[in-house]
Amino acid sequence: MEIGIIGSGAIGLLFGFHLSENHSVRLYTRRKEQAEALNRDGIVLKNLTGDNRQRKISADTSDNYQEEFLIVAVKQYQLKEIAASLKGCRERKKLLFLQNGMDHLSILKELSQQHDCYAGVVEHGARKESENTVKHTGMGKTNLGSFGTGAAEELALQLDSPAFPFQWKENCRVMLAEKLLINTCINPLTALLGIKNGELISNSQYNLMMRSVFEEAFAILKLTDKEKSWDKVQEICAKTHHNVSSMLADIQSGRVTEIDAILGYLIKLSPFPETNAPIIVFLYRSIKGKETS
Ligand SMILES: NC(=O)C1=CN([C@@H]2O[C@H](COP(=O)(O)OP(=O)(O)OC[C@H]3O[C@@H](n4cnc5c(N)ncnc54)[C@H](OP(=O)(O)O)[C@@H]3O)[C@@H](O)[C@H]2O)C=CC1
Ligand SMILES: CC(C)(CO)C(=O)C(=O)O
Repeated sequence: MEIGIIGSGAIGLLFGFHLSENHSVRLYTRRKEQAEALNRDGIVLKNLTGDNRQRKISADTSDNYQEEFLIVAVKQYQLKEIAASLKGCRERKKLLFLQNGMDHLSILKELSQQHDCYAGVVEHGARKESENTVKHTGMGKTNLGSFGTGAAEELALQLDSPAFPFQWKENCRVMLAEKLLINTCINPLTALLGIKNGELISNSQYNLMMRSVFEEAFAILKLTDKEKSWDKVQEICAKTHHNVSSMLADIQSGRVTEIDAILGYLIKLSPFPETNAPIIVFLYRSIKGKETS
């Protein structure tokens, strides 16, 4: 399959490396220097065992996306510009969006009138180390569902490989909401307290704080099986106990966070956030404040 990947950060490079094993992949970058580095040196993938692998790739700064299948791997707050270019495409495309959070669903809704839209939940961990180097910090799979009528099961099968698994999920909204619940519980608290994910379970006071956030978010998202969801949140904290969450990493590096995609979405969804979700509102303001201080 011919695949275009828009955005060559941690996730774009990780997907580019693995998918180019069985498919023809082009990376679309924002900056010319990055496209030049990728065309010259290929993608370097570092894995947890310390191995480095390099693969040739072609990269381009154009927004005239040629491929029928495009993976969108930019941050949620960078989507607007890309959505405008995608609206300008005359041919029908298959678009897979990999953003955390759920605030991008309004963009998917608009684009799905013109294209087949899919959403993915990435369980891998990845960190960009240079223009063409990515470190695979956590092995997982990518869950994929259709936002509309696209054939997600078929797409997941085409992309799936033993080294880089994809799994079809029938209910795209539930898939996204379950990941949103995890990011809601872990990311803002770790960023505010300056702690690694594991401390949210090893420190009993922080664990009680996380449970309070969980209660509010669970009620807003209207998910089923509360205790199973709580166990899942705790399991992710344990599995990623050494991780600096993406939100803490963003705050430490002075970058904008994805707080709007995560808590901002829940606040919009809640009819009376100040009274129904006061802790979520408090956390939202804390992270917004940290972003600007
Ligand atoms: N990293 C991870 O482990 C995980 C990430 N995710 C999700 O995946 C998404 C991407 O994350 P991640 O890869 O870490 O983010 P990065 O910030 O590393 O990458 C985003 C990339 O998009 C590029 N970009 C921005 N605007 C454009 C544009 N108009 N055209 C082309 N490229 C553009 C940026 O370019 P430039 O460098 O020039 O700014 C940057 O390289 C996020 O929503 C995140 O929540 C989900 C699970 C795990
Ligand atoms: C699951 C978790 C919390 C792992 O760190 C994550 O997705 C993130 O940091 O954004």
